[in-house]
Amino acid sequence: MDILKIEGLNKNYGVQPALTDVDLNVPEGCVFGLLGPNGAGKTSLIRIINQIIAADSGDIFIKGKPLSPGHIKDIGYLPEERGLYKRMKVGEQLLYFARLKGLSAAGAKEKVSYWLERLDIKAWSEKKIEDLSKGMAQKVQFIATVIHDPEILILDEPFSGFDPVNAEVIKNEMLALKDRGTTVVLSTHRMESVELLCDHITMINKSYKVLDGPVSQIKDQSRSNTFKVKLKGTGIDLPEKYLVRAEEAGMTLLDVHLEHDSPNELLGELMTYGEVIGFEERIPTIEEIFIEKVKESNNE
Ligand SMILES: Nc1ncnc2c1ncn2[C@@H]1O[C@H](COP(=O)(O)OP(=O)(O)OP(=O)(O)O)[C@@H](O)[C@H]1O
Repeated sequence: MDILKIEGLNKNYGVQPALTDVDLNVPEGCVFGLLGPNGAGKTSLIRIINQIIAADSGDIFIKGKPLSPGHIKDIGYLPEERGLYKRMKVGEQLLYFARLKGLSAAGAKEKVSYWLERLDIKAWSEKKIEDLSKGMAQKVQFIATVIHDPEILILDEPFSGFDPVNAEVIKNEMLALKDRGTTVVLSTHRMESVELLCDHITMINKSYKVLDGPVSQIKDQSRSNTFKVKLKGTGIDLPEKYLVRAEEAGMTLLDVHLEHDSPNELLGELMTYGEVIGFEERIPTIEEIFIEKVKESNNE
């Protein structure tokens, strides 16, 4: 079932379009990557879902029901521009956010204590936000986002400001929440995290949705049937249809397009030219697919 469904969403700022006829289906329990270059419309979309700004037209449904103020407690939103009260102490602040999201006093206390312990920051509970490093404050903001166990988590560039170790901590927390059934919408420019974390992706460019689907399906559709081959030796007399990319360290590296034959037949053919020490299909990365799609849609 789709936990979030968007139909025909439009948003313009004066004459500047931010979203044009965007449809989106976010399956429950997945990590959903929202990708797009700067100015594509991602933040506008996220703000509309969070009811911070209104769309010009279109419909949004959460579990089949039209989006309403009552849904705010079902969503946890980590904005790119972080917003904590600098003068407030960590513990106090988290209690405040938990209460704001509807937790009882006892429930809030329990959750704050659980998360401070879990992210190993209990010792900072009495510190003011202004005395924390950027990464530490980010951890506090992450807790503020998830403290009420939202069903949908919307994270805008959640790894920015973290060192690699803490980025890994947040990544693992995100996956643990997914395992417990939380749906995660992740907006990021970091393609390597998209590849590793997302089940589904949507790409937006210049307000239009240009690509959408399960990551595995998108990668499969983008296969070019090209193989990266390594042959032992250099100066080998090869047919023109093989594209030699380099000759280095006593090896010839080439790209071979699979035409009518099967990979096994191709391998057999290659073996007649020398010892095959590498044979691997070239599958485009999400980053390559992203760049290609953006170029394509810019030319349309
Ligand atoms: N408050 C605003 N007033 C006028 N134009 C705006 C406003 N907010 C966004 N825009 C414009 O709407 C378009 C979409 O912007 P949006 O911030 O949604 O993109 P984005 O994909 O989040 O970009 P980024 O990755 O840079 O954060 C851009 O052309 C932007 O200049």
